[in-house]
Amino acid sequence: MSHADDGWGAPYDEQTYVDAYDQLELALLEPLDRVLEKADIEQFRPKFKNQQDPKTDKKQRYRKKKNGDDEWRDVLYGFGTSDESDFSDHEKRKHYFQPPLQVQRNSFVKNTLMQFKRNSQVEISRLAIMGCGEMSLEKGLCEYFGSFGTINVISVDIDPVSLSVGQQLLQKYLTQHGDILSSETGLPVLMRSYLGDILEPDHRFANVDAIVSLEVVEHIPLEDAKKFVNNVLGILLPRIFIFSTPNHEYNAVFGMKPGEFRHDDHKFEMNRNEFSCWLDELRVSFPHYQIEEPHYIGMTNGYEDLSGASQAAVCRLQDDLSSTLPQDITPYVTVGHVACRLGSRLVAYNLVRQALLEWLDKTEFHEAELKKDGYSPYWNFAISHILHHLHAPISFSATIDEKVAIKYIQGMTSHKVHLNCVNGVNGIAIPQNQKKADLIATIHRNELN
Ligand SMILES: C[S@@+](CC[C@H](N)C(=O)[O-])C[C@H]1O[C@@H](n2cnc3c(N)ncnc32)[C@H](O)[C@@H]1O
Ligand SMILES: [Mg+2]
Repeated sequence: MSHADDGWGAPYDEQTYVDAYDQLELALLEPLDRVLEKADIEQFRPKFKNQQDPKTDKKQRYRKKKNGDDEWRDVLYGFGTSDESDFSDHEKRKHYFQPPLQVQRNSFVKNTLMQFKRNSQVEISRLAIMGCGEMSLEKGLCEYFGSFGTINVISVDIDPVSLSVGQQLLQKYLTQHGDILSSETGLPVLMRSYLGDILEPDHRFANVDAIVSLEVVEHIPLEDAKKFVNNVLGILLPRIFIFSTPNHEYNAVFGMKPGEFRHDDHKFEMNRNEFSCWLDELRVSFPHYQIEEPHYIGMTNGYEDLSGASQAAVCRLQDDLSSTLPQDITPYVTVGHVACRLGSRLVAYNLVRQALLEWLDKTEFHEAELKKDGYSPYWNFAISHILHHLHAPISFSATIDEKVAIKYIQGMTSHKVHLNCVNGVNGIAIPQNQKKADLIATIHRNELN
């Protein structure tokens, strides 16, 4: 495997890619511990106070359709979703935040991980998301997995309904963005989800490169929230841990009374000083972590003195410590897995190119086989004969569509070869006057890097 020096995604060779693809297919065949009851993603789930059913809130619905915010976000971030579940109540008042707060939090994580990868020069190959909810962060990070060097994403939540919704939204996102993702550089990523209580450490979440937990701790009683963070920093030992929680002081911006929590489900909310003191405590208890000053996310004009709507901690492991959590401690159950197929397009293109060159080398063009039903004589070959020369496991080659392969061939031969489908058989036409050596030279000249 070759590595790019700047850390912006490694240009993987075909073999590395197809091997990874093969392993991924095997992993996807593993049975799940439990299959979740499929939640209705159309159904509104009022988890928190102040949430109004958008089906009955015409003004809100209008804003949702018309708000340029959504489109702007989709273009800029490729978040491509206007799923209700991406916004909890205060964030629905999204005119406060541009882009929406959840998008800003996801971006904060993306930037922090990108910087961490660049500075440490080590790939974030395993990423864990704890209290993943409806998997907004997973969707938001997909297109950067190649830059991070990620190959495994594991997510856990205690709520089966959120997980089921998250799985469906993630699958929808991966399908809708399949084209873009397949053009990104990177290895395919296995994304697994688990049902479990994050208060219990699970060996599969130990020694990962990064753990992220956004807006989760405040949903657990403070004592337990501290236990969770202590477990991460003392037992799971990720190389980087990022967690966030609301800045209670910021509730004033939403017109809330002092002491009133942002969500009904919150067990506590911290003001800036309290959060900062918690980080001080953590620095004392876990000296092997370097813990930055709090980061604030989500600013609103006119409220700069309140810093930001969310406060986040970034903790980096300083020593070369490894978790000693025994392998058989696996309380979480697997409930889903899905693949983010990064990089498949370039690999497919290169495999088709190799197959075409090999086929050209082995194939004789006989005068007797010339077709003479057009303007000028030509040879017709079924694409399947060429794809027979693909050097890739069936799991990968099966994903290469014949018509797409012909498009690639037209491109790499500077359109000296034409599409020719006869009686439903996808094929190519090579004009008689087209010299084989010239064709091979053109393919070499057009090599994509
Ligand atoms: C406000 S949501 C945040 C979801 C997600 N992190 C995000 O940023 O969109 C909080 C999530 O934490 C989950 N949660 C709360 N307590 C948990 C626990 N003990 N173990 C696992 N997940 C928990 C909830 O089910 C919920 O999905
Ligand atoms: Mg919350």
